[in-house]
Amino acid sequence: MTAPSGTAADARSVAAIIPCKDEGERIVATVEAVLGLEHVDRVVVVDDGSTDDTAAAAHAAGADVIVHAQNFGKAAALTTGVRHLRELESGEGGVGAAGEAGGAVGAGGTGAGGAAAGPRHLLFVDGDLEGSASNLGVLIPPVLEGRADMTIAILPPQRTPGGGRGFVVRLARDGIEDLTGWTATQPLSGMRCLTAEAFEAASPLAPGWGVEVGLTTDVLAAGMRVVEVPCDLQHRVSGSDWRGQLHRAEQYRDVWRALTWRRTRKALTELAPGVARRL
Ligand SMILES: O=c1ccn([C@@H]2O[C@H](COP(=O)(O)OP(=O)(O)O[C@H]3O[C@H](CO)[C@@H](O)[C@H](O)[C@H]3O)[C@@H](O)[C@H]2O)c(=O)[nH]1
Ligand SMILES: O=C(O)[C@H](O)COP(=O)(O)O
Repeated sequence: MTAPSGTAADARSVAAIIPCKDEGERIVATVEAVLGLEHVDRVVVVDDGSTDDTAAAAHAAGADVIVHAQNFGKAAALTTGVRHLRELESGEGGVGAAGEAGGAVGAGGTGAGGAAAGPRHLLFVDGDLEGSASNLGVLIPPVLEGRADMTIAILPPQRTPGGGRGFVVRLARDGIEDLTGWTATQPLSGMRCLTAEAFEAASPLAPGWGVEVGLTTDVLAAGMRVVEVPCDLQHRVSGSDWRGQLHRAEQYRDVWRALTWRRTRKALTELAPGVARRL
């Protein structure tokens, strides 16, 4: 989608969706930083079955909060967050996900656009960024100005070194390249700004930790533009202990599944387009 300046797309505002599992110690700082971003007029936190006070802390910090009664994984949390956002937008009387016409911006809007101008663009934010989330603003202008359908944050070296050996990152990067011809610098980076249309192109999202690979592949396959943007973010890195390695094994599994499904679908599209369209 290209949106030259002055079109309705420019008038849309942005909603941040923050999936969280046990981020009670970090979520207040993250929400406060995101609420301060220009163009962001809603912040939805999805508590994905936390066992701590994430939901209460996020609510106190000013976010709309929705809770999963049990843990469903990051992709499901993002899906719930976007669905909840669209419900909030339809309550604003503006254009919801279905794209109906007209209506005023409700209490949650800033008047800068919001639902009245169309479904909000989305800013996906991890809950553990804390104050560094205030640097996420650079992801937004390329999408608002129609230069990108999805931007992806490129993080600097982290203050605390992680314990990864690059296996998951390589699997993800090579798989995306194989499927689309595009080389991702940080294929697992979850901080992204995208249009409502780009989100739809990648829905249903690839489950669990496959979500980033699925988003990138599906948005590119739909002929949309993906742009990487350096962004000064710091997050809690996974260590080299057993917990960190288990986490990487789960990431590897989910990324592999997302890629395998997309390879199968692509092959089917080439062989039997009619069948593939129904998948
Ligand atoms: O079941 C879960 C697990 C995590 N999260 C949240 O998802 C976000 C990312 O999780 P995190 O534990 O920080 O993952 P990392 O391995 O550190 O994250 C890297 O790799 C992930 C993909 O594997 C990306 O989603 C992240 O953006 C990227 O920073 C955080 O807000 C979590 O609270 C959930 O919502 N549900
Ligand atoms: O720590 C990381 O960077 C991620 O968990 C990915 O792990 P990897 O370094 O093994 O690809």
